[in-house]
Amino acid sequence: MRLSLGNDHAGLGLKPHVLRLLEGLGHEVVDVGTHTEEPVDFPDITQQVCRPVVAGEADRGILLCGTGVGASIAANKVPGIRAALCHDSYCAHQGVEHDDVNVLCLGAWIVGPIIAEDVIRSFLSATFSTDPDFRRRVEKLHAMERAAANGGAA
Ligand SMILES: O=C(CO)[C@H](O)[C@H](O)[C@H](O)COP(=O)(O)O
Repeated sequence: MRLSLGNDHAGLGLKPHVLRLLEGLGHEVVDVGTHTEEPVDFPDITQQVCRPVVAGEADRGILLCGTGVGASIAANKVPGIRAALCHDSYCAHQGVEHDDVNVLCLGAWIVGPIIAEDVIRSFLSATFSTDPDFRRRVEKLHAMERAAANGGAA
């Protein structure tokens, strides 16, 4: 899978573990940074992670910040992104299966490398269900985005 990976300063410590896992699993990873402890704003990193996902240059994205909260808020403002903050493997795979989540957010202050690995493995091994109920609901999310872009409600 082609993956876009990014973190703010608060997520930096978890990244080596995540990178090792992803590369060990054979994924193609583009690490957009940040690469130092110099504070950066999570909305900026989020946009860099999401851009290739929306453009079809990456299949999915992974974002690491302190809690995962800010990154998930920011990512869900990018049209075409369905981001989820998951700190358990059930939500990570169910989010993809039911809701076609394409960006996973993790909080490096909240979970350590072992839980992060478990969550990431679940996220990456899941695929969007063909069940028409789930497809219809995600299509409604797309409709909400289109309506917002046109300045109206869904
Ligand atoms: O957790 C976060 C947002 O939900 C992010 O990691 C923020 O960058 C976090 O707020 C960082 O805080 P800091 O005091 O700038 O390290």
